[in-house]
Amino acid sequence: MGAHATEAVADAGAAATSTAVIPVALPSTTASLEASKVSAWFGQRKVLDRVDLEIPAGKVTALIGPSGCGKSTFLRILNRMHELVPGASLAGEVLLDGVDIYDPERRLTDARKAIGMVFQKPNPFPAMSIYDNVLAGLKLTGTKVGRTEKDALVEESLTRAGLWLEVRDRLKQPGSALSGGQQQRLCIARSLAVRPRVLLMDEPCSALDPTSTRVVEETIQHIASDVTIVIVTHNMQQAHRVSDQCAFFLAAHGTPGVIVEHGPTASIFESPQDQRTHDYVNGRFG
Ligand SMILES: Nc1ncnc2c1ncn2[C@@H]1O[C@H](COP(=O)(O)OP(=O)(O)OP(=O)(O)O)[C@@H](O)[C@H]1O
Repeated sequence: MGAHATEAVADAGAAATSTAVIPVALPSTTASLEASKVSAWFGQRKVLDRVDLEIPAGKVTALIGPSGCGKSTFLRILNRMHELVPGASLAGEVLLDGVDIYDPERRLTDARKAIGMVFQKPNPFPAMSIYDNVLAGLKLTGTKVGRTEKDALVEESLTRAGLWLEVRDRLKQPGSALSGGQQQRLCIARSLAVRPRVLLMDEPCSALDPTSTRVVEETIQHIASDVTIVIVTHNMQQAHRVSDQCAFFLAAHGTPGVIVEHGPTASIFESPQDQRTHDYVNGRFG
């Protein structure tokens, strides 16, 4: 499977205009994640060392820290994408509502369906219609949906992603006809169509302008009650605005990344326990 398709499986798109996000009542499917003693290597090089983190259901957890400390690697381990990288390996456990996603009895696609991913750069299929883009993750994860349910699912997913009102009259237009921010919300809709229990977001706003960023942040806050969110961000204001808890990663002097401190977002920003956390969130390094 090509990289684009792989990302789309893990994905389950924003506009400068908009953007009433209509709340959609869904049965709660949100789940907790628990990483225990997670280590990671690229070849011989260890990049994460025994990371423990509890990610509560229905909350937004932000992973923060300087470049290269292992945040994206940790994120990819949470939905079994790290193992796709040639030469990459890992140790430890990741429990989804108490069940190990790396249990050999469990299928890879089950973890990918339950734990979706949105990437830094919006990656809709450019020639595919907006409608088909929303449904693309279903095909790739082998999920069957009837014709009538498809229309409802497209509307539900685009509504949850805060995009429905902007695109409902042009669903047959290609994904590439949207602005960068709208494309990112289309990717969020594509992830949500698979009804994931957790959504991983790797710097989802770094390619967006400030207005589109705010719209995506609003979307994150609206969907967080029915899908657990883990977001990697370099933007401290964003971490402060959108997250309930933060984990601060650091890889000092070429050593593997560790979590220095984690806790409620207000504590991490206002009363961190570790001087390095204090210095990082106040922009003294990184
Ligand atoms: N495919 C890869 N092959 C080899 N080394 C890699 C690969 N991907 C990442 N690394 C290395 O692993 C370490 C952790 O990288 P990672 O991307 O997880 O950090 P990060 O904290 O997400 O960084 P950034 O904030 O810059 O995205 C870095 O030293 C990086 O160079």
